Amino acid sequence: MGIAVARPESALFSPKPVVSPNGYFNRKKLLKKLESFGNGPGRINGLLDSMRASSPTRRGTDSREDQNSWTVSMFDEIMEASMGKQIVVFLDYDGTLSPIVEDPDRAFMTNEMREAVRNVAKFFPTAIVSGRCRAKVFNFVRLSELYYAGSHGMDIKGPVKGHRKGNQTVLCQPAREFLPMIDEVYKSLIEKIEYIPGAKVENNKFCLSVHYHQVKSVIKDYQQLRLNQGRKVLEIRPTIKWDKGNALEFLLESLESEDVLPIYIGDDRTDEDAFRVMQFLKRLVEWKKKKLSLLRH
Ligand SMILES: O=P(O)(O)OC[C@H]1O[C@H](O[C@H]2O[C@H](CO)[C@@H](O)[C@H](O)[C@H]2O)[C@H](O)[C@@H](O)[C@@H]1O
Repeated sequence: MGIAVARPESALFSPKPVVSPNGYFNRKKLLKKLESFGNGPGRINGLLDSMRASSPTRRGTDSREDQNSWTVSMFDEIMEASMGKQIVVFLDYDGTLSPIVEDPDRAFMTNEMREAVRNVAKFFPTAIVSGRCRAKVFNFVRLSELYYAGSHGMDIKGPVKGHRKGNQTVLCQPAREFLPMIDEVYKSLIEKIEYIPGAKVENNKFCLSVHYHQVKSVIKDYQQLRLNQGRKVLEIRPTIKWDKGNALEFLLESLESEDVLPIYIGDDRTDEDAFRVMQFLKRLVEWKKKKLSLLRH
C-alpha cells in the first residue's frame, strides 16, 4: 500500500509539555488546528462511525474479508478528507494491535503488524494509547519512533531523542500524586489475590488491572480510586478527570502543524473516551463554521 502525504521537515511536536494553568491543553488553540476538519459537515463523523462499526467485535466475528473490503473502501475517503492536513494516528494496543489472549503477559503483536505500524509512523505522527503502563506497551511494540500514552493516557512520552532529527520528548503525567496510593493498593491486592486461582494483578503504574474479581473489598476504603470494568479485567485508577480522550487532546495540542486530521483506532470501552473527544471537537468545528457563515451573511 502506498501513501503519499507530505510530512513537514520541522519537529512535529512542540519542544516542551503544553501545560496550561487550568489543565494540560488549550481547547481554543486545538479548535483552530481542527477548523477544516473534514471536507463537509458529516464527513469525519461518517468516517468515525464506519471505523467503529468495522473494528473487531468482542467475539471476533468479523472476517478478514470484511475487514479488507472496509479498508479498501475507506482508503479513498480518508485520503480525500486528509487533503492539506497533517494526519495523526492513534492506536489502542490490546485487541487492536494484538489479539486478546488469556495471559496478559503474552499478548504479543505479530511482526507483520509491527511492520504495518512502522510504515504508518514513517508518514504520520503515530501514538499508541493503552491502558497498560508505558514501559510494558513499549516492550510489546518496540518501535522507538512512536509516541506512547500508557496508563490510559496518564503517562505520555514522545520518541527517544535523536530518533528523528529535531524531535523532542513530550511528557505528561497528570496523576503523579497517586503513585504511592496505587502502590499501596497493588501490594494489598497481591496479598489477597495470592489465594485466588487464575486471578492476576497487573501494575500499570498509574492504574492497576485485576484479571478477575475479588477486588471490590480491597478498594472500598479508597474514595479517590474508582473501579472500571474492561474485558475480563477490573481496572483501578485515580478519580481525576483524565482518560484516553485527554491524552488525545494533549497530543493534538502539542502538534506544531496547524491543520490536522486525527485518526483513532481502538476496540475497547476506554477508547470510547477518545471517540467522544473527536465527536465533540467535530461539533465545535461545525458550530464555529456555522457562526462564521451567519456573521458573513
Ligand atoms: O487500552 P488497551 O491497550 O486495550 O489495554 C486495556 C487492558 O488490556 C489488557 O487486558 C486485555 O488484554 C489481555 C491480553 O489479551 C486479556 O488477557 C484481558 O482479558 C483483556 O482485558 C491489559 O492486560 C490490561 O492491563 C489493560 O487495562
